[in-house]
Amino acid sequence: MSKPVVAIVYHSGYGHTKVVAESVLAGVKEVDAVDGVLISVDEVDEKWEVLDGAAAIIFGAPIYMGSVSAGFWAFAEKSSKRWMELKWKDKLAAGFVNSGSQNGDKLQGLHALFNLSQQHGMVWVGLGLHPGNNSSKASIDDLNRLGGFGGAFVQSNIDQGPDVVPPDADRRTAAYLGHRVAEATVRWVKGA
Ligand SMILES: Cc1cc2nc3c(=O)[nH]c(=O)nc-3n(C[C@H](O)[C@H](O)[C@H](O)COP(=O)(O)O)c2cc1C
Repeated sequence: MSKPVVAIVYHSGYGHTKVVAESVLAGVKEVDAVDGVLISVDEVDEKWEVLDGAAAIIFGAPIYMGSVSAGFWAFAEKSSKRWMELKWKDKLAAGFVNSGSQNGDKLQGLHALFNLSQQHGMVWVGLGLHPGNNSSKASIDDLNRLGGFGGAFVQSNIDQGPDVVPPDADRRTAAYLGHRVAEATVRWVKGA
């Protein structure tokens, strides 16, 4: 029997969010019982069937002008064809966002991803971690250093390329989200 698929669909104008998506995929791949698939919104027209067949979809976007990028939102609007038939109902969903600023209105972007999932009738999986970097003994190298709850928050300095940023702590946080969604998928599919 084929394994349940965890798909990661993302937009990245300049490569930083692509690196994050790859980290999420690495976390998904730590769980043998699922298959992970990475889909850029640029290739989604050839990949709708993969998304329709997936047990979970993780949405990822950079923050442009205070919310998710137009590139990601074009995909969200195209997904309305799926909404017509509630084709994605009861799939698991999760999200990650990446911005230049430490805050960068990431929560605004994550809420957009959450709302998209709820329009589709999906079941949202949060990050499941305490915040890091929030005490005198903590460090910017902590997992979840930006203290997200609903998904993975990532920050990439705007003057550095994706070979350097986002930092390792954020890549590990993204991988944690991928691993968590993969484990949740195994439980979700088994319970069906
Ligand atoms: C058009 C544009 C708008 C942006 N707006 C914001 C913003 O509102 N807040 C923020 O923190 N960063 C903003 N940024 C920075 C990006 O979020 C950051 O550079 C991110 O790493 C880009 O990801 P990407 O390389 O995957 O496109 C903006 C970047 C661009 C290109």
